[in-house]
Amino acid sequence: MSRQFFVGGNWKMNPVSREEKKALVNTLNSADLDPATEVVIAPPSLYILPLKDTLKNNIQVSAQNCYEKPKGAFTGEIRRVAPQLADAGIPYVILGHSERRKEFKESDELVAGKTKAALESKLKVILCVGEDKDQREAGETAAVVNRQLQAVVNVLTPGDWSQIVIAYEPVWAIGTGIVATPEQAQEAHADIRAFLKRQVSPEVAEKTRIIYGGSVSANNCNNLATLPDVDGFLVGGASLTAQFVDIINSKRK
Ligand SMILES: O=C[C@H](O)COP(=O)(O)O
Repeated sequence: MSRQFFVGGNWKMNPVSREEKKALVNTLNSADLDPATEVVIAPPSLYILPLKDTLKNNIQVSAQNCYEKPKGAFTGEIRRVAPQLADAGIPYVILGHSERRKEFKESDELVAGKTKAALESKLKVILCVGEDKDQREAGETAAVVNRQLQAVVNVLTPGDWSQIVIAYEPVWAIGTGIVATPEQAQEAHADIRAFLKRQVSPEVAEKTRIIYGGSVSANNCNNLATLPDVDGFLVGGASLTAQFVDIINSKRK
């Protein structure tokens, strides 16, 4: 079966100025983008709504995080609470990014709870998983990724998985310029699909999109895009440049 190619641009805490944002939006709006690819931009929270209104070319927006509680006295979580995002027409949220897991001490269970809360609010989730350098060198890649996924499997129903895009992002590849080789990416993605087949269902394994993130650029995206279990990309640094257009079009026939 064919899974729709998906390319996300995670701007993280960039760009720093409104001028840079405007230039990026102009580049994306005027580009000739592959209509077969689903494109989502996750800007800093202040820009989500303005971008939702100004992006064209069927480009959607995503939050970079959301809190698991639906409402209440949680000062500082503005625009992150899942029902508020959904009510504002934001379709996606990124959860479990390694920067959240590491810098903000988010546990597998917290990520799973947020994922459930987001789905209950009708948000779709870009769920990030991945091992760090030491874990890869110790041969623990599959064990780490399976553990991260199992926490989510424990709280979701099989039907929930139609609203999830899994982003495999090896931490050692994020922002380092060291992209996974096609062999490493394919092996990890195939392992994730096998895990879903075992722990959820063959149908979910077949239908769930598994995208790759970590130093994706215009130079390496074409090779990765041809891999059977790579269904797209989650792009950080390169999504802040014009080469993001080439990455979106990497699957174009
Ligand atoms: O969410 C995106 C990833 O962290 C990848 O970032 P990067 O493309 O700058 O390596």
